[in-house]
Amino acid sequence: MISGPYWARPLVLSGPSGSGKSTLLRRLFDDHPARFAFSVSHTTRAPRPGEVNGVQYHFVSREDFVSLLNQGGFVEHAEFSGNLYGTSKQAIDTIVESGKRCILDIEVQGVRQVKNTNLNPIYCFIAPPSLSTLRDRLIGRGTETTAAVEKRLKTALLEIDYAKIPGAHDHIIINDDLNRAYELFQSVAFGNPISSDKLPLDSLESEAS
Ligand SMILES: Nc1ncnc2c1ncn2[C@@H]1O[C@H](COP(=O)(O)OP(=O)(O)OP(=O)(O)O)[C@@H](O)[C@H]1O
Repeated sequence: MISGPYWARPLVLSGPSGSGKSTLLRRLFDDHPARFAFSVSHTTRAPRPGEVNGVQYHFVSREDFVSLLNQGGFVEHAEFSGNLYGTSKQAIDTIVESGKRCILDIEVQGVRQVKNTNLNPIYCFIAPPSLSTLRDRLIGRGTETTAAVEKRLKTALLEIDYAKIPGAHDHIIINDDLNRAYELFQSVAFGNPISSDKLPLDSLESEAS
């Protein structure tokens, strides 16, 4: 299915840091550049050199951000390192109206917030095959210090705890073999049925203890 009511429902992608969300998304956007788009978030942080207002972010003052927040203009928002970030309803509507499917890549707090709105998206959780694999991938990516890797692994357990709640996500994909995970993810993105993977929750937890 590539149009109709399903297509107008945003796809909310979440999962532990390092589970492979960006990798899957990059491939989806490369394969289908005209079909999908990310919503442009708002932020109160200053633009970095080369960043363009309305492209990477909508750069706004804290005052304007809070005002939009108070009007109920955000489906989710969070504060990181003293700066506010959020996804506005308007940013999502702009994509839906363009005929592309809107994809949100957000963390678990954002997912909880979206659930309190009338956005009615499809929720897809990307899980690592095991915590040790997640650790190896985070280390292999070379972007984190050892302390940051351990912090992300702790957060991963909380995210997996949330994913355990029946109905928390519409689809669960375990990113073991990348090609297999991508085929499933692509099906979800186009609204084709998949049978969700079963989270190896018990083994993930016992690995942590
Ligand atoms: N199926 C896979 N097999 C092996 N390596 C993978 C697989 N999927 C992703 N990776 C690698 O794991 C690392 C983490 O993936 P990625 O950066 O896509 O995660 P992420 O979920 O987007 O993380 P973050 O939330 O921190 O942005 C990358 O180095 C990526 O190349």
